[in-house]
Amino acid sequence: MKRGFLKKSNALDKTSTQSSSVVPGPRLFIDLKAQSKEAGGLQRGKVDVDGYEHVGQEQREMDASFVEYPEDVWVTTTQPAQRVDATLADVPDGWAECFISGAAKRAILSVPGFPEAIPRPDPARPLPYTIAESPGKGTGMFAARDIEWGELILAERPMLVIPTTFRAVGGIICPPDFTKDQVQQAYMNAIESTMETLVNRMPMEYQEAYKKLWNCHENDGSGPLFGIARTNGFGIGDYDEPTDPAFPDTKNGYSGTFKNLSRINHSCRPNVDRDWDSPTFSLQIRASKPIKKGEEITITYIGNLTDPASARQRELASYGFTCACEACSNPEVSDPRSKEIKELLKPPMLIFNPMNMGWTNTRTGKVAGTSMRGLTDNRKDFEDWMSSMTNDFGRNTIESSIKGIKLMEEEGLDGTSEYGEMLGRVKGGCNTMNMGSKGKNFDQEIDKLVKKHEQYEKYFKSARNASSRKEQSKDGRKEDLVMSSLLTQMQMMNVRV
Ligand SMILES: C[S@@+](CC[C@H](N)C(=O)[O-])C[C@H]1O[C@@H](n2cnc3c(N)ncnc32)[C@H](O)[C@@H]1O
Repeated sequence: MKRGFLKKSNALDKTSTQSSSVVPGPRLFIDLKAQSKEAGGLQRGKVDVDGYEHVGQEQREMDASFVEYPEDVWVTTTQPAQRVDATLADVPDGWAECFISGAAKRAILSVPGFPEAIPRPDPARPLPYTIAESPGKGTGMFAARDIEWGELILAERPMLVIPTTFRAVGGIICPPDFTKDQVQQAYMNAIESTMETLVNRMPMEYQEAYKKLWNCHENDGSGPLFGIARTNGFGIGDYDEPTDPAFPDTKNGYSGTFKNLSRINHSCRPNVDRDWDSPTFSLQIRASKPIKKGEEITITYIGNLTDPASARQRELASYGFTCACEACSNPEVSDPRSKEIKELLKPPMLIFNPMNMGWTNTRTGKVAGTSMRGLTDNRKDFEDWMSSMTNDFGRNTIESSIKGIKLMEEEGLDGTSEYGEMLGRVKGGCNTMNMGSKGKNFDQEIDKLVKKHEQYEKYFKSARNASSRKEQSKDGRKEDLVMSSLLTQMQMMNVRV
């Protein structure tokens, strides 16, 4: 298979430079979420844009290993880099055509071990998933056999990686009388031309698979290739760009489109969780609930699953379907329970309250332990007081987390990362109580949850990306942090310790 611009043993990258300072015209930025909603959602249709010019595009070919790019350079690159004659038969892990900043390419290539081989499900067992028709939803992914909690179902490299806030290459010069819709449409056309470059670089098998993916953006001005990326992209970690000061609320990350993973349909009560693994350059999904053979494998497309059904439906509108999951079908039962879970998910914190000289638990509003009023300078007095306070706070954290865990299980939210967080709080509560008086024995129910949390961490926090690295280093210091924050608060209050 020919991949035009490649030479020697390494791929050459096609580098596109753009600079808004030399290219006049509006900013190369389009807020896609707003575009879907503002311009009449998915039904806007294509807008006539006769008379705009797409200028300032300058392309250079670079070596695949080159990373010393100046700022403002966008790179069209194959990652991991492949030989000119590579085929998917030779490289079954596959590769991605990426449109990324020079900084993101540097970040990808600087990951230790990159590119590692992607992990595969246990070869001794049948493949855990199959792709088949899902009534009313198009195609979907299904369990081909029973799948255990935590089991790796699939790790897959994307076929395509593009920025979530897409920039067109070069500048767009629009006639002064262009409406906002026309300016947006001109951007969309320029983006589609970048998409064509990317898709044409893919091996034929990927090109065909890509073009067969679902497109729910056929009528909002997106070109066909960009519409597919908008429908099927999953956020991938580690390579986020700095926030543009002009758009402080917009996260500039990257999104990947996948041959198989992009077939997974949404549920507000999902049974898989996903994580990006940087050394293998793959997205991994694991069963976050036990899944029975034949059951549909579902993932969440949105963030706040404890929001009311109506809010979730609004978030999902840009995907062009109405969710009919159990929670969306029974909002009268699900919404109040979700609201209670949302409250319980707020992190418990102790804040000093000078009115009663006590530490107030921010979530319960209760004073934790006895108040400091009447404490003498006696060290023993202080230690007793400290022990009673940490015990109370720890116990309260454990009790409210167990309540949250039970509610999440009843509500079907036990397949989410928030469930893992709640399990972690039980462990955190035990640690806090142990700070008060060492070597406490906890009852079996608590021990079981602490063990479940350990399993959870092993299954769902094993991916190696920036956020899990941050979590891991934070975890080791969690106890110290609670203690030092208490001590700092006390010192600030002039308490002698
Ligand atoms: C990423 S694709 C998922 C795979 C897709 N069903 C297919 O046929 O390739 C997203 C699209 O799938 C459909 N979809 C996903 N979840 C759905 C659900 N819960 N109910 C109905 N349609 C759904 C919508 O059309 C959505 O735009």
